[in-house]
Amino acid sequence: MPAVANFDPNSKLDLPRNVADYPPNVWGDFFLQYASESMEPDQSNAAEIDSLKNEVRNMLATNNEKPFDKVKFIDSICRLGVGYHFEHEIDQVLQLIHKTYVVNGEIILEDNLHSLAVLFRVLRQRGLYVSPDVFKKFKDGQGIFSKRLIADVEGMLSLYEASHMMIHGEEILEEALAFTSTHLKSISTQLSPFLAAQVKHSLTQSLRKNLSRLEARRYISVYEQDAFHNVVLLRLAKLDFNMLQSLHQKEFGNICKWSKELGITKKLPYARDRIVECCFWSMSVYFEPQYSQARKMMSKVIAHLSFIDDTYDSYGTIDELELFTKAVERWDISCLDDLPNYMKLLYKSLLNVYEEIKEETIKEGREYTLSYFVKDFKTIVQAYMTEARWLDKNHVPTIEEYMPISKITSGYPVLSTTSFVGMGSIATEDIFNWVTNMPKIVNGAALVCRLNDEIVSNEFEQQRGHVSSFLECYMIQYDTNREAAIQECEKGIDNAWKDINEDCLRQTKVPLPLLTSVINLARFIEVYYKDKDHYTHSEGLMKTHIKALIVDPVPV
Ligand SMILES: CC(C)=CCC/C(C)=C/COP(=O)(O)OP(=O)(O)O
Repeated sequence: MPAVANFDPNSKLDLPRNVADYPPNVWGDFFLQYASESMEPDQSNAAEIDSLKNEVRNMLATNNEKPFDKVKFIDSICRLGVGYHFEHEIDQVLQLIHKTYVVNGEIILEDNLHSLAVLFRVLRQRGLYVSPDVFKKFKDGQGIFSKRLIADVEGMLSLYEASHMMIHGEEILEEALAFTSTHLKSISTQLSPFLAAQVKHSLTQSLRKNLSRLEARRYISVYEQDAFHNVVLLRLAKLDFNMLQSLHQKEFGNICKWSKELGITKKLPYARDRIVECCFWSMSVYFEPQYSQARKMMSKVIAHLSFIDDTYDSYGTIDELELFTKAVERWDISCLDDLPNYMKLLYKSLLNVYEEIKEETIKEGREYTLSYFVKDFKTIVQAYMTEARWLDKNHVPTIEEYMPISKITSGYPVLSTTSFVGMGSIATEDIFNWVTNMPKIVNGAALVCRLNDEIVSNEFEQQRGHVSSFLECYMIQYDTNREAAIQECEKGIDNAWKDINEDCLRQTKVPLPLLTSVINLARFIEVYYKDKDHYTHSEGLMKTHIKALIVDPVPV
């Protein structure tokens, strides 16, 4: 975009700038209509929601159901997006089922493949270990999954979803995934349109890797078509979805208003203007009402990371970037004088966001979170600088040099930490120590982000000058082709998910909601960096999803 290349009055006209031709923002001022001082969600159905919640709670508490029915009911509650109302009750039921029917990891109940696979997945999703050996009985004399299973579409689909909970060394789940994927794909043309649509959806987006709001929006209509659906639960899911949507609309509106008043996207025209998508990113990390404030902070942090990423990747010259890096290392408003005009704006706005976060954490008596946030922020900016120096020197790093830096610049270590800042007292100082030392789950999320991003954005980025990607480094280092490098990326992503799953099962000290935030960061990538980079190219899938979750209510 040469038109903006020299907009900065401080810059010398002959400076070569590496500007990307990013598509424009697709929302304009649309969300401003929702901006509101009051953050009360729509209360028109509040009384009915409360009464429905009580009914569901009572259903969860009754003991006259078979364990499998209970687990399936819990699975429906969670897939419909209302599990967050019953965390305590769900935990109690699942702990009891695990204690009673799982001995030394082995499920001692008997049932069909569908029931066992749902039980396996639901328990593992809660961090409760169950051995995959329960699926051995579905193999034939030759030790492979029996061909008879192919006719059992429901069972195959459940086994497919269960297999995504795999950790390292679980051969049987690898086989289950390969078997179910192959056969579900091949029989899908023979199924009813309704079932074929379920199969197609699962094959593209497994439950483990899907965002829970998207699943809720979709599953509400699937569940409705199930002749045996629970009417109370379905009504609760619909009303609750719309009630939450009204809160999310206000949040999006307020952040868009903040962004417009700040005017930064107008003043940094080289950067992607994606404020709505930033709100959506943070809403994907946590959607519950109690995290409204956390979402606000997180959206602003993501927006700044996006501006900074574009500054390092695209507009900034190497000398300017060195100045900005030093300023971030010092984290002090007095550094403003050292920066060119356009960077002053960015730096000042970053420190303002920090001040806002500081005010909130002081209110909560959780100032200890701040130093961890700042440390991680400095680390990512230093890593952006390393990449900028590599590009400046035309240095192609080895994979061993590239990976530690590019995991940091994925943004996921600092965003994991940022997500915890707003999560209240469950995120103790011990937990901040843990999360900022690259535990397996954060390392896994960073790899999922980095490697998926490499596969989808490589060509677009290489059209302009961009630091060498994993694909190039790998091809050069191992003297191989693009396909082999992509395969290596895909292997890395599969392993990263095993690490994520493993860390969730082994955790004793980190509460599930915190782990879920990190998993949700990885899930966002699985949805929006799948076939292409939908954050940068936000007019297709991303826009459709934002519309479905934030704009259009569920018909009731
Ligand atoms: C997760 C974060 C930090 C979100 C902010 C937006 C952002 C930088 C997205 C990645 O862009 P990219 O595809 O250009 O990434 P990179 O430059 O690292 O390849």
